Amino acid sequence: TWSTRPQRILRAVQQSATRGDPRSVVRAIDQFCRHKEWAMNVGDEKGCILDSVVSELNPSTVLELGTYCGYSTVRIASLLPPHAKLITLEFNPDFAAVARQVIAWAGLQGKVQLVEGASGDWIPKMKEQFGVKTFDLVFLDHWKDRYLPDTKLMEECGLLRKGSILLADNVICPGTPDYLEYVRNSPRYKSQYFKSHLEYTKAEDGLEKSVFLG
Ligand SMILES: O=C(NCCCCc1cc2ccncc2s1)c1cc(-c2ccc(F)cc2)cc(O)c1O
Ligand SMILES: [Mg+2]
Repeated sequence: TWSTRPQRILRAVQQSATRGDPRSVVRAIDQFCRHKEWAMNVGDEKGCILDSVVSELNPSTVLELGTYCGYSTVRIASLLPPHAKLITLEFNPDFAAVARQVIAWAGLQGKVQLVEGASGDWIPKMKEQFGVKTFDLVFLDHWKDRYLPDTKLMEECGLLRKGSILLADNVICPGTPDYLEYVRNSPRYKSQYFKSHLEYTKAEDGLEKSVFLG
């Protein structure tokens, strides 16, 4: 059977990256997606912005919405302090199967809980299922029309605290206009745009960092 793009990404990791070395996993995926096949990882340029937000915040609890092949999962998890936890949600079982193996190749499976399913179903169950009180950081990188409803859902479920950070990918391309309007105009958020480019291209894109004010 023909392989899928996520399976080809996994093969590139297994052939080019060193087991237990997250940076070599990130590099292998970037090389493959820049020179062989484009794929919707956050990429190296926006990835550096993601790294700086994570490093500055030093979060204990992180939620990632949209795992895909685990590229940003590996970037985030490799920067977390020893007892910190990253929960990542993926809707597509084929993506999830590849991501588990990419995360394991990086040696980060102990820090990451990959959950298969839809954000709208899982967000209300976070507290009871995973003993989460609030998230220090949420990385939004899933369906672009779910960013706003899921942010409101996280507010309603009490998953955000004063100082929680939302970091959203793709706010320009493909774009999340309703989400941007909300976090930029709501008195409950302090928002900041980090201009960058769509992964592996010259098209504009960026990350929106929004602090929940409580
Ligand atoms: O769709 C994108 N990403 C979401 C995939 C949807 C996977 C989901 C995960 C999940 C978990 C929980 N509940 C529900 C869901 S749905 C995406 C698309 C582009 C792009 C940009 C220009 C193009 F020409 C073509 C694609 C770039 C990106 O960086 C992306 O992130
Ligand atoms: Mg994205």
